[in-house]
Amino acid sequence: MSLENTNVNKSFGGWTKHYAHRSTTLNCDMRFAIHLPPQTANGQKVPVIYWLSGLTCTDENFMQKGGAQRMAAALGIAIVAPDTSPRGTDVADDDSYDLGKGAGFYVNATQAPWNRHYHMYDYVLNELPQLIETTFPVSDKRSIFGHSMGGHGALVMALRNPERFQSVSAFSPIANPVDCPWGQKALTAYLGKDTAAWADYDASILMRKADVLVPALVDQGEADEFLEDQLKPEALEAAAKASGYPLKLNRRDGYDHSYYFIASYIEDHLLFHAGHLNL
Ligand SMILES: N[C@@H](CCC(=O)N[C@@H](CS)C(=O)NCC(=O)O)C(=O)O
Repeated sequence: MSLENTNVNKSFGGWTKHYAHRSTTLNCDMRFAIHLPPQTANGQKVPVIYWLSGLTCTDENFMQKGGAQRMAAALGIAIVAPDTSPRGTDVADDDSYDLGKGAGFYVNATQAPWNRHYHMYDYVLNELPQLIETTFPVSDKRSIFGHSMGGHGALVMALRNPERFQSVSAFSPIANPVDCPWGQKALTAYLGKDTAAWADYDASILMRKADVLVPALVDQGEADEFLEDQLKPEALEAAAKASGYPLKLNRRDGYDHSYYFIASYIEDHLLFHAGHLNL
């Protein structure tokens, strides 16, 4: 399948578009969304922020509920939102919501049956930006952000590839996946029981030893139902303190894990990234 435009909605003078394409990295057909701000109408190249969604999400949740389009227009930024896992009838899955489809965890799986398709790390880092930058009016200036499982993915991508991203931010990230039930379940399935292989996908471990520092912003709701068991922002704070990492972590009174929280602070995150994308 070549790149196919499946939907377009005009929004705040720009366009939120959905595409389907064949991914060679994931070995299946995939979908992604891109929001192009009005500045791109005459071919002007704008920087891109990649948004990684959380468990159970597709390429649609963020564009419909994140509330990013108004500020994207004001700043002249494109936003790309991939799906959260490989898809299709021949792709391995699990009955639970936190493993398999909708739960790719942004890793390169090494264990059967997952290793046939679950290479979301390489897809987001390499194949997708290459496709975006050769197809749309965007520059090669990139930042990355995400929510929950996607906040974990965004932090890991930036910490491991600091030369590729100007800035990173996250809402309610799974900050220490080696030490929480969601992370332990997924990493065991995708990478195997040897926990040494997990460290490359743990933002708190990576931040503790980081030497090239991508500016990082995290927002965490204090009324988040997953805060204590799954998210562990205190591990990320401790890591930042140990390595002197430029992390700003805000705790927001009364906010939960939902897109109502994300939409409340999305403009802060876009302004943060714009500052580092030289806008
Ligand atoms: N217990 C929830 C966990 C899933 C969840 O909270 N997903 C978050 C990301 S971790 C989300 O963004 N859901 C989709 C949405 O709110 O649009 C479920 O069973 O669906």
